[in-house]
Amino acid sequence: MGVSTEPMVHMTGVQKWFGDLHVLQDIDFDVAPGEVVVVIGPSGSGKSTLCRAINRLEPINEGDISIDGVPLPEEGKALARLRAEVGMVFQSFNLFSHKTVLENVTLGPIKVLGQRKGEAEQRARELLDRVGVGSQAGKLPAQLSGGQQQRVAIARALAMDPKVMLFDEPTSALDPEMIKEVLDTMVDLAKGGMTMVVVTHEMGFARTAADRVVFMADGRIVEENTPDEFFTNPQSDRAKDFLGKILKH
Ligand SMILES: Nc1ncnc2c1ncn2[C@@H]1O[C@H](COP(=O)(O)OP(=O)(O)OP(=O)(O)O)[C@@H](O)[C@H]1O
Repeated sequence: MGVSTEPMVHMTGVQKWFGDLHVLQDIDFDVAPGEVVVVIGPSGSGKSTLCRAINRLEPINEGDISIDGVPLPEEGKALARLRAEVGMVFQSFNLFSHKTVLENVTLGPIKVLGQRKGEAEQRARELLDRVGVGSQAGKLPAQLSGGQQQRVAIARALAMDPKVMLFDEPTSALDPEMIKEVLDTMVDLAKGGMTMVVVTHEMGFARTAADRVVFMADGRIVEENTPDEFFTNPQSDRAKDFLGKILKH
């Protein structure tokens, strides 16, 4: 973890309703530079909504959000600019199906960051190599396995030089044999010092790669702790109940 006192992600007093459903309740959530936070909890507890709210992909009703000390405006060009500093990886890859792997990775740097094509392609090839799919650069996404597509999605996010990476259930759509290759890529990123917020059901990743586990239930952060403490000594009944259920499987 870095020594800077300024959090990379700072959320305070965040409230979010879907109709009558209070999905984010009084959320105060900070992530330090270089910190890896894994968000876990029962289905419907608000984990994805929290993750998506960090860059206002999910609008919130109340509260403030800053990235690296800069408040995120609610809309407009300034929001788009700050949002580009937050990489996002989704369950469903979201690659452009008619573009090659290389084009998927260079598109943002060329269009948003104004990089020259040659420069963007060189960087994209480095990133694709880094996540282990360098040989797939000329293919279309559909020609790749799910695990490879997700690693392309990670390379695409990294190409924007993000300050923080958000992962919303990045392995949930993958066949079991492909989960490990994506998690290994994420572990490498974590070891490289990337600031990460990861919503996942992969408890092995939470135990081994997280600096902190945040447990949510009913739209609230119920408790948070180091993985060692959380998994061996959960404090709340909700967390005990949750761990009892998932660790049985
Ligand atoms: N667009 C939406 N409109 C209405 N309700 C929604 C919407 N998106 C999510 N919800 C509801 O908000 C609550 C929180 O959803 P969220 O997806 O954040 O939960 P989660 O903890 O990520 O669940 P899971 O582990 O099943 O993905 C759930 O009750 C869900 O049904």
